[in-house]
Amino acid sequence: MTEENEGFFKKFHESINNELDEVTKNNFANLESNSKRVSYLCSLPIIKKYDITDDVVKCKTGGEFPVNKSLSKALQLKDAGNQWVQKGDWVKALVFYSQSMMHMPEKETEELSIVFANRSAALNHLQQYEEALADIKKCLSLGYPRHLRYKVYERKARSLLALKRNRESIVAFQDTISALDEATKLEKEKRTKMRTDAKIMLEILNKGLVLAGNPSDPEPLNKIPPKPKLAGKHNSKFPAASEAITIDTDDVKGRYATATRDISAGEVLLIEKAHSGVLLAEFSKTHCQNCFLKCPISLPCPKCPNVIFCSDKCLETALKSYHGYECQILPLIWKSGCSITCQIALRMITQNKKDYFLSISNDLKPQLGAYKTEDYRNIYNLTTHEEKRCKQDFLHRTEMVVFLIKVLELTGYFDGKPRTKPIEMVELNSMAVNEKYQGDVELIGGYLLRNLQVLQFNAHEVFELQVPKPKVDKNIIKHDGKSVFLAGAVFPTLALFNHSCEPGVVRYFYGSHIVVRAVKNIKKGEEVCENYGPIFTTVPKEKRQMELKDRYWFDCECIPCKENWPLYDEMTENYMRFKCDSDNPCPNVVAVPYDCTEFMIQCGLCQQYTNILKGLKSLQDTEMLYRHGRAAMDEGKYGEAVKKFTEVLKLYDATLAPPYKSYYDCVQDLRRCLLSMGNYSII
Ligand SMILES: C[S@@+](CC[C@H](N)C(=O)[O-])C[C@H]1O[C@@H](n2cnc3c(N)ncnc32)[C@H](O)[C@@H]1O
Repeated sequence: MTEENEGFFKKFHESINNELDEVTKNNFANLESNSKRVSYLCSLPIIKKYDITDDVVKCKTGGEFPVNKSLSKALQLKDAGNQWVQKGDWVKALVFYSQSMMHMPEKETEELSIVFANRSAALNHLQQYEEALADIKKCLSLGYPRHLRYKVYERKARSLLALKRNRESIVAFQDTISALDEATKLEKEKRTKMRTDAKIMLEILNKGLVLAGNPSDPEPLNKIPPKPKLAGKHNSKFPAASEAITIDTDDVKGRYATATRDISAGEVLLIEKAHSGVLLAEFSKTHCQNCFLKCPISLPCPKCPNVIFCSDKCLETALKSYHGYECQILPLIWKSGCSITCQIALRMITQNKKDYFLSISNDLKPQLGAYKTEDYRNIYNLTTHEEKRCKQDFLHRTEMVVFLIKVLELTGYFDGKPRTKPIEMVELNSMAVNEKYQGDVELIGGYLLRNLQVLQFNAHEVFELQVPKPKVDKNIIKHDGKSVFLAGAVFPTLALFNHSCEPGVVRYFYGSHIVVRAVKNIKKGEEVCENYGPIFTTVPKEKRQMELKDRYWFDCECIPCKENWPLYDEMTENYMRFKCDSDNPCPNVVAVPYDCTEFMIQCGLCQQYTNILKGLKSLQDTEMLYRHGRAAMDEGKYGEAVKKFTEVLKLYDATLAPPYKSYYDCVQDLRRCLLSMGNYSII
């Protein structure tokens, strides 16, 4: 993932590096623990007196600091929403009402209730009835004015009717009639008409007459991809993985995943919720802060105007843990330009209470029993390559920690509860942390430094597919858009999978869960590898090896690297690569020219004969199956396409040995279909 971009954080690094003398650098280099490194740097006068107030003010990103909610802005946005209503553009109205909610101060409950009521009208028009009902519930709980309530009760009754929830609709129509008694500002004529209409509806409903209901089945605006399921049982030691996977260890490669049985292409091998994940700032107003799903019908944070949530559940989860602390400091973090890696390192801390870290501090070893995603000790024990790090590397990361520690102090984290008082600029006129938090600086600072090392090798990018709007008259959503980097996260079980330049799996996202599925058939006992970036079909060996060494600090010895497999464009199509299929097969490949007229071919290694007739026959079936798979894929029938491609790969594997073009064409198509099943948004 990317390192720091523009912002004052870079300047902080540069000026500290320039000012540190050699003696101090040597003293630092001799320190042997993460806690001591952080504590030492924090104690230096040049750090303590470092002032970032001017730099913060100069930074443009995120507007002014601190960013507070503003009633005038909220009302302005509400008015804009109302204007779109007048023009009949309910989608635009929805956008503006949602933005208005983000800026509405928490104490303005009545104003907020009005925006919820207005948004429920937009949702009703857009046939998003469940969501309209949710907004009506919110608006009533926030104290919507009594003289206006008849409006929302009537809307509620009609939404329920559209959902064919007639009994509840009867109650809502009755509430409408009662509320009309309080509609003091409504003209008498209109009041009478509404009352009569509601009574007619009640009569019809009480007679049990079935109304036509809503004829169309509207496409939901808040889209949730289908929930994936593991193939078979969970692995009892690694519950996020299927029982088809186990984790083995090797002196050179460390831990890695292996197949405990034959795995078929397409199988779901792992579903894991992020231990900690951070949404990029640029998506904070379009995607849920907690689960990363795009949410046009959003809920605002009650305290800050910077983030949105897709549901009450996500909102509560975030507020009770990390967002309670991060609410005020997000603009500062974004302005700082610190990398997403830094932000995840911080989130790993803010999502748990200080007491939790105190309680595990005496026992950080990997735990016996199930390997739980939420257990910080599993994160702590991921690869850091600490022993290979140079002093400059430690210094650079410790400087990042110094900033994060200062930020944590501002949040109230060290006091055990989020601070309520607004952060003042004057608090940034030095990096010094109050002496009373010395113990916290050592403990939490040590973890932060560890987190940064872990994240260098174990973080994943979370992405969504942005797919083009379907053409008018076509309801096929074709998932052939581009992948967009949304968030960074760490998945502790997936982090145990090693790399291959010919990976066996593909990964996609279901909210903040990662889903890992096989893209080829994998034999029992074979390693199950993911891919860290370079793939052998497109990147030359030297470049792959250089990239992997540089980024992940290992020498790749996967089969394509060891056997120097050709790039896709260089694969020859003059030969078919038959597996040796004699009575006693050897691992050799029997290369057979396409125009060969013989059926019994002698293996160059074991000298036995392979009858290629059976193989050739089954390969004939692959052509038709593959064509059907492509047709299904083109029509957006991804489930069907996956089945066809999986059958093709089975037939290929029974006869031929990769690498050859048609195999990777099929793997690539299967990959595209599987990717289409994850997070997506229509643009
Ligand atoms: C995400 S971790 C994978 C799990 C790791 N092996 C462990 O024990 O925690 C990445 C690190 O694993 C090692 N690794 C990954 N793929 C490898 C490979 N193909 N060969 C050797 N080492 C590999 C490298 O040390 C790399 O920095």
